Amino acid sequence: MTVTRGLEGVVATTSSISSIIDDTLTYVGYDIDDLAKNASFEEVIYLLWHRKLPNAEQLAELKQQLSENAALPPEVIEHFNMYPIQKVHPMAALRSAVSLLGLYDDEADVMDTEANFRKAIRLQAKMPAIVTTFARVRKGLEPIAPKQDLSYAANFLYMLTGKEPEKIAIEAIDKALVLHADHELNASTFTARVCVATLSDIYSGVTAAIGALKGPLHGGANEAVMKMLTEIGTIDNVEPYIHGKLENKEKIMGFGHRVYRKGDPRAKHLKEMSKKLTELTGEPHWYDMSVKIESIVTGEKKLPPNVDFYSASVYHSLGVDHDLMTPIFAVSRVSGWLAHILEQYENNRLIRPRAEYTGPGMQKYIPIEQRD
Ligand SMILES: CC(=O)SCCNC(=O)CCNC(=O)[C@H](O)C(C)(C)COP(=O)(O)OP(=O)(O)OC[C@H]1O[C@@H](n2cnc3c(N)ncnc32)[C@H](O)[C@@H]1OP(=O)(O)O
Ligand SMILES: O=C([O-])CC(=O)C(=O)O
Repeated sequence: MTVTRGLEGVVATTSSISSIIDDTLTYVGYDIDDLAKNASFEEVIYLLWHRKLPNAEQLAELKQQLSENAALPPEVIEHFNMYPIQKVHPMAALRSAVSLLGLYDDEADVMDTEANFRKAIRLQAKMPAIVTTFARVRKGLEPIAPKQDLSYAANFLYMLTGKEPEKIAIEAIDKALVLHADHELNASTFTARVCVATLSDIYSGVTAAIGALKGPLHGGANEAVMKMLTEIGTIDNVEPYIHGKLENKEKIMGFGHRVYRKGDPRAKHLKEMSKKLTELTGEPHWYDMSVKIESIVTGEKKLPPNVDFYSASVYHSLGVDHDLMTPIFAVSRVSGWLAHILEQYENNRLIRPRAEYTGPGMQKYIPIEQRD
């Protein structure tokens, strides 16, 4: 047996959803740079699920379906009052709420393609309400119902703050959602595919994927980046802080990647947004500190920033609580998880690799009274 640690370089499936070739990321053959500049998040959802960009009518229909399904069932809203919400990480709450949503979906275990598409819409539509309801209830605020006439990104901000969001904030969230939507066979997407390859249901697949995204080596890195920036505090402290971490062989969050070597093509878009937004909020030091960290880590470790690095200062500038950064990633990435789940069902085979056993050889059972 040959063991490939972390499955590095192992090609585990075929997929027609997104690709990373020579450090270029495409969704269904469209360069991420092109999509980041031109596409809305709703167009990207359609692209990932149908492998083509929608025409005007198809886009209008998807937007309407997302709006109509955006509100949470009352039981799911009420459940936020049933646990110690202040102590809970929002990713744990999101994981539990998605699982709970499955209990109120009559089609949860209906396995035909049309039913699976209907569930995909319902789940995608409700993700912003889960995150924003949690965020408000833990502050003792009333949840805000979604508005039918707002885009997906605008509704997210509206339900979070209770105010009609500004154009610049809507554009920033929309672009962040486009940039995070899918990423080939990353850890959370692989988790979703492993789960549903047993022919388990969509809610189980997404619940499992949220659990995988939560970790700081994956989606949890954006929150960890903001924690690091806050700890550093001033531009003068960047050098001693980063050098201290590197000398202790600690990882610098938001840097490195399993697949990209020259750099993550999404990072430059978030860097540009970070510069603009931190200037607008009168807090350019977050951007300046980030740039200084980047120059040290790329210079000394040859590790470029990944998608999580500049997204931290972007979300902070938009007034997002730091522990809601990874949930926003999930609100976007669920579109990719759902595309992969639907693709897995279409051409399914159980995913079951092997492990090389390294434990003791054959042993004889020892009765309990004879054990040490
Ligand atoms: C959306 C996303 O999931 S993007 C990734 C988000 N995660 C992070 O930003 C966390 C920080 N980064 C990392 O931990 C890693 O780079 C990962 C998890 C992204 C990729 O991990 P892997 O491909 O398994 O690389 P691995 O962790 O084995 O690192 C290889 C070498 O580079 C070093 N390295 C990798 N990333 C970093 C980092 N961020 N800071 C310092 N050193 C690093 C490792 O210490 C290791 O060095 P060594 O060979 O001397 O032991
Ligand atoms: O692909 C990966 O390993 C992690 C990543 O960047 C993502 O999921 O967006």
